[in-house]
Order: sequence, then C-alpha cells, then structure tokens
Amino acid sequence: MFASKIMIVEDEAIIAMDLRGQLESFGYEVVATAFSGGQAISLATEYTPDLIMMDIVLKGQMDGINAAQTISDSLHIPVIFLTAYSDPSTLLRAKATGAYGYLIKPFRPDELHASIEVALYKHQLERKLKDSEQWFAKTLHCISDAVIATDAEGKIQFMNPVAELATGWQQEQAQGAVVSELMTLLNESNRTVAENPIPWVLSNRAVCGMDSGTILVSKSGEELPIDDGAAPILDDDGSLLGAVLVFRDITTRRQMENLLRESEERFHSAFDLAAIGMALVAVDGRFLQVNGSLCKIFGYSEEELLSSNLQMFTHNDDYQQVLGRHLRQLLADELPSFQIEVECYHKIAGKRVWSLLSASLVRNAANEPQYFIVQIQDITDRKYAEQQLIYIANHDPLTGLLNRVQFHNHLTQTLASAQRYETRLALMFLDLDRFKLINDTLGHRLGDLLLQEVSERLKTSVRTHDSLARLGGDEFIVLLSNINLIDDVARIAQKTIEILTQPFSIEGNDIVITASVGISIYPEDGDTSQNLLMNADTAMYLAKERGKNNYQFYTKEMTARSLERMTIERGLRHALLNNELLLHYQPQIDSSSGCIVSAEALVRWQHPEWGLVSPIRFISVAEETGLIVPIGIWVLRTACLQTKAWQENHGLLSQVAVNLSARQFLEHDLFETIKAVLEETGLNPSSLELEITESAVMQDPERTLAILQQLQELGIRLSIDDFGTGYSSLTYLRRFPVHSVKIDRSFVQDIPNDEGSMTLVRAIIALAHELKLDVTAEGVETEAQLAFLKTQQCDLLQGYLYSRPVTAAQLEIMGGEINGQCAPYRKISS
Ligand SMILES: Nc1nc2c(ncn2[C@@H]2O[C@@H]3COP(=O)(O)O[C@H]4[C@@H](O)[C@H](n5cnc6c(=O)[nH]c(N)nc65)O[C@@H]4COP(=O)(O)O[C@H]3[C@H]2O)c(=O)[nH]1
Repeated sequence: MFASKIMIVEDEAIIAMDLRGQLESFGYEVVATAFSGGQAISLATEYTPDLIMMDIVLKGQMDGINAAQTISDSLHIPVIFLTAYSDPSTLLRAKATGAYGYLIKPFRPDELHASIEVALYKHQLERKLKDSEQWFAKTLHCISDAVIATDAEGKIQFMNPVAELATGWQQEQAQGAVVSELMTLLNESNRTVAENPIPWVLSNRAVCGMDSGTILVSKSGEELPIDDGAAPILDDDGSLLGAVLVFRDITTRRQMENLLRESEERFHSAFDLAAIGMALVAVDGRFLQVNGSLCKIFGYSEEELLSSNLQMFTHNDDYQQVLGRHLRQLLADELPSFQIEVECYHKIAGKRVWSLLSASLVRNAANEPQYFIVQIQDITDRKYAEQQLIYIANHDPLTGLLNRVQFHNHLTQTLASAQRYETRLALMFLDLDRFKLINDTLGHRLGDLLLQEVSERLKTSVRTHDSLARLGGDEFIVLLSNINLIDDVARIAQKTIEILTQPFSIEGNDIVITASVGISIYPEDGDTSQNLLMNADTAMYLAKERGKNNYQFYTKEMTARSLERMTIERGLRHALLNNELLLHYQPQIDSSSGCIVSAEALVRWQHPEWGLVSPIRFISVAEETGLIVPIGIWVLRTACLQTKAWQENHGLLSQVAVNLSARQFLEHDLFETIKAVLEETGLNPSSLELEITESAVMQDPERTLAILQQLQELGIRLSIDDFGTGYSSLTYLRRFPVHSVKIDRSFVQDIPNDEGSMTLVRAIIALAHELKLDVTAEGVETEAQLAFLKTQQCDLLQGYLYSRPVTAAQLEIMGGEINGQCAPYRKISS
C-alpha cells in the first residue's frame, strides 16, 4: 500500500516542521511544504498531493482560504484548515471553500490523525461518485437510444444527444419544460394523440411500455416511429425523484419488418398457390405445413398429411432408404440440397405417382436445423412417357417381343450368370418358312397380323423365365436358360414347330406355315453371345436345307459349311461384276427324229482360283441371298442372245430352255423383266422355254398361275422341271398353262432295274400326253433307258448319253452340220 501524500502550508517554519514530524509518524508522506498562498498553489499543481494541511493565516496577500479556494476549484484537492482562530466569519469563509476539516490549534495528535483519515476517505468517496456520475453521463450520451429524464413534476432535466436529435429540442431549450407539452406523440393506427407515459409513470410509480405503433412528432413536424418505455426514478428511501423515458427510432426496424412481412407473404402465397407440391417438414419427418397442390398430388387432405410424415408417400424400401439417407446428409451439412425421383403411392390404392422430390434444410442463426423445405413435382406423365420410350427402344413395335438390341443385353446377362453358376443355356433361332411369299401375296397387313399371331403362339411354348425376341422380319429367337438336358431343348423345339404348323385363321384366310429352327447350346457351341447367335443361325440354315419345318442342333461341321457359303456369297457378288459367269448348254433331242431341237442353258462360274464351279455349289447360296435374281436375268439374257445368234447365223435350235428359280417368282416385275429381255435380244418368245420346278409352282399356286398365264400369253413355253419329286399331281397341273413336264432324272436312272420307277415314268408320259403336254426325260445315260423312253414315246431326251452340258462353241459343232436343218444328233467328244 502506498502512503497518502500530504502537503503542508504553514508560514511558521517550526510549526511546519513539527507538523511534518507528526504526519510522518502517522505513516503519511509529506511531499511538500509551502510557506505562502501562492507557493501553495504552485506546489499543489506540481505534486498533486492527496491532501493539503492549510494554515489560514499566511504571510503575504493571499491567505489560506483563498489559496484553498483556488486549489479546490482547479485541482479538486481536499484541504483541512489549521487555525488558531475560530471566529464565525472565518469559519463561514472556510466552509464555503468545501473544506474537508477544520482543526483549531492546538490540536491533539489523535484528533489530527482522525481528521486526516476522515478527509481522505470522504474525498475518495466523492471522487468515486463523481467518476460514476461521469461514467453514467457519458453512457447516456453515447447510447443509441434517446433518453429524457424529468423531475418528479415531469419537467425535463436531461436529454441525451439522441433525444435532442429525435425531438428537435436542445437540452438547454427543453430544460424545465413539461415533457408531455414538449413531445407530441401520435397513435400510428388512427393518428390520434397518444398519451405521454411520463405522467402515468410519475403518478403510478411503475414502469410503462409504450404501445408499438407510436409516432413522435418532432419540433419541426417530422414524424418518427418509436418504440419505448418509461420508468420512475426513485431514491434509496423510495421517494420519487423523477422519471426517465427511453425510446428509439424504429424506422429502419419498421422497414426491415415490412420487408420481412412482404417476403413472408410472398413466400406464403408462393407456397399456398404453387402449382407444385410444397411442404415444410420437421427434422423428424413430420409435416408441419403442406400446400393444396401436395394434397392434390397424393389425394390426401391437409389434416391427413399434417398427422403423418414424409416417408408415408413411398412404401418402397429402396426409395425410403435413399430419401432417408439424403435427409440425413442435409442435417449433417454434407449436402446443400438434393433432388431425387421417388416412386410414390396415391391414396387410391394401386395408383402410382412418380414424383421429383427436392429438399433443402432451413437453419437458424445458430446454424441449428429448423425444418426442411420440400418440393414435390408430379412427374408421372413424364415417367410413363420415359418408360414408354424405353419400352419402345427395347421392344419390337409389331409383336411387343424384345427387339434385337434388348435381346442382346438379355443374352449377355444370362450368359454371364450361366458362366458364373456353370449352367447351360440354349438359343433357338426360328425362321418362318416362305414367309416372304405370304407377305407378298397376302399383303403386308396380313403378314403383320400373322407375325403377331405367331409371337402369341411362341409365348405359349416357352417358359416364363425364357426370353423371346423378334430379330426382324420373320426371324424369332428364344433364349432358354437353365437347361438340364439337351432332350428338353429338342422337345421345346419340336413343340414350337408343331404349334406353328396348326393353321392360322387371319381375317378369313386360312394360312398354313412352317418354321425352321436352329439351336446352339452354351457352353458346347460357343461362349459369347455372338458365337451362339451365329451358330444357331447356321443350324437354322441347315434346317431349311433339310426340307424346312424341322429343327437342327448346331454341329462344328456346319461352321465350315457356313463359312464356305459366306465365301461363295462374297465371290458371287464379284462374279456378276467381273463377268465370271458363263453358260453351258445341254442338248435336248427329239426322240423320233434324233435331232437336237433344243438345249438347256446351265450356268457355270469360272472362278479365278477355284476353276469352273458347278451350280450345285452356288445356286442354293444365290437363292438364299437373293443373288439368283440378277444371276437369273443374266442367264436369261445370255441364253436368249446366244439362241437368237444361233438361229440367225447357224439355223440351229428352235428353242432354248432356261431355269427359273422359285425365288425369282417373288419379284413383282418378273414378267416385265422377261418381256424386256426378249424384246432387247429379239428372240421370239416361242423359242424360249422356262423350266420351273414343281415346288416353285406349289409355293404359291395362285400367284404363280397369274404370272404363268402372262408368260403363256406372250408365247413363252413353260415346263415343269424335276417332275414327280414333289407332291403335285398331273391333274392339278392341268390348271397351269404349261406345255411340257420334265421327268426327274432320279426316276430315269432306275430304269430298267426298278419296276416302280418304270411304272411311274410310264404313267407320267401317258397322262401328260392325255393332257396334251410334251414330256422331256432328264438324265438319260444308257441305251436301255433310251429304249424304254422311246417305247413310251417320250418326246424329248436329255442326258449324258447324248451329251454333257457343253460350251456354245461345242454345241455349234454338234448341230451345225446340216446348216439350218434339224440335223440328227452327232455326238462329240467332250
Ligand atoms: N447325273 C446326270 N446328270 C445329268 C445328266 N444330264 C444332265 N445332267 C445334269 O442335270 C442338271 C440339269 O439341270 P437341272 O435339273 O435344272 O438342275 C440344275 C438347276 O437346278 C441348277 N441350275 C443350273 N443352271 C441354272 C440357272 O441358270 N438358273 C437356275 N435357277 N438354276 C440353274 O443347277 C442344277 C444343276 O445343274 P448342273 O450341274 O448343270 O446339272 C445339270 C446337268 O448337268 C445325266 O445324264 N446324268
């Protein structure tokens, strides 16, 4: 603790020294001793002691009282007077300076000590009080609220600067004025004069809040919205000292409140009237507020929704989990917002609603989660449209079966699972036989209906977990998964074929179709979807070749064959462009005259590497690929040109026979093409015989009949090739405008050993003649065959006995000798 600093003012040096001794003995520090009033002021200024012991009577012009007055006014240092005089006027003067003590000499040391301690304590108290007053005064000046204090009569005693600014009155002007007269207050709502709270506070001695909505009219008439309160000022003993009014300008707050209210109104109207569903959802998922659109989307009333939670819309576990996870991520601040598609349920059982749900979380100023704002958009229509698009993209529009792309996906997945679980699967490639013909003859509309019926039947023949697809046209594919026994696959294939052979009745038309099926098995026939599909396709081709209407399992040998077929197909396309095709002619001999009257044109392929290729190797490929159409035209044109040249230059051949493939009959302009070739080459139609196989005629008898009639009317001769191998009867053929039949060489070759063949040949010739048809025997190789055929009066003979098919040049040598006359046949060495 520091000692209090005391200054002595005493013009008697001995007394001053004595006093100093006493003070120091009490523990004070005597910082200075002054001997006059003037010196007292300057030393007090210099040392600022805590207390001055001042003698009243001093030498010089200034006595102790005057010096004390100056020091008290300017330095606020407490003074204790020491004097030998105690006359009333001196005492009065001393008291007026605010003296802290007055000791009459001689005084006792304990009296001195007590006076000093009292003076120091009193001064300390006064200083604290002053500091505190100053602090309060400064506070009142600094605070942003307006403060007006009145006395107990309501007269203004204090106004801080904010109050001055708000009221327009300076404190000096307002001092002493009655507050309610100076301050005009209005009720904002009805603009009537509002009561000033001060009088009420003074009479009730209670705190009073001012109605919000109060307006202060300033001195200049300016109006300020204020928000305030007033309180009484009570003394320690409870007596009323006055009142204080505190108010603040709430213009900015009002503006903020207005903005907030407007924004809330906007939000509410946006919320209530929004076309999309909106909800405020508590963090535990309960609905706090829902709008009308939300109720409409799900068919629930507002009350029903408010008593349930967000998860109620979807019963699907997966969606619930996804939704729950996203909401938790919002709460954990891991996501600012999210948007997910959820499959929901309408109140009406079974009605599904697809919704696009967006949510974000509202947090308070302390960043604590308050509630979710959830928006729900009904996207059911869009979703169905999307599903429809996906369905369309994955399904065949005609039959509703899987399409090629989707089937590939299925196959890839099923194959992966078969590989994982080491199971077997089978692919059944199914192609309708002669569908193109049906399509072309009955029209595309009926063709489409037939395909639909076929797919319906196919559905019944496969198991539910098998996949059925239409790859295009009349090609179907079945994927049989989890196969135990190959026999099961065979059984299904057989059943499928049988189901399809039952006649279809479509718009009054009875249609009979058959199908060829090729089968490949995983893992035996391939381990990729491409391999398995290719091999099933290859097997299907073999089924076609083996007479159609059957099924074939893939074998390794088929690949070699199919490879060869592919090579032939590629080569054939070149052959046409590169002029690699040529014709050989096989003579046909008149049995009675022995003359060459006709020749059959037979195509050959002079391959640059393989040499001369037989038509047996390439005609079937040409037929499957459709290449037979341009090849057939080429053959026809070449044969006609050649025959025309022979007729004109050598007088050779009254006729040439050209094969017409069944496939060519599918061309809608077949007749026009043939007619054009005849016109172009100049060959007389009667010099052309077209050989049509029995099976080609029977594929579509009505259509063929119409074309044949046109050809006959043009003068072309028509012949049925390979007669006897099919199922047609001669009487049936009567309806067709044919001129001759050609007995198949398989019957001729058994003559004379097989009585049955001979009987058949005999009957064919007899019946044909009865029907006024010529008969040509093919494959005559022996004299015995020739003799038999002659006795049966077979009209024309063709076979190795006479000649193999030869080049045009060779044929000229054979028949050119008689110069235009029908020369007897002369065999050449071939
Ligand atoms: N074993 C034996 N065979 C004999 C005898 N006489 C003739 N041949 C053969 O029998 C076939 C007769 O022709 P196809 O029955 O129309 O049978 C033809 C025909 O179906 C087809 N073809 C040939 N050229 C053409 C063509 O230009 N167009 C069409 N669409 N098919 C053709 O190819 C088939 C085979 O023709 P090629 O190999 O030339 O075989 C020819 C001929 O060489 C014989 O005494 N013994």
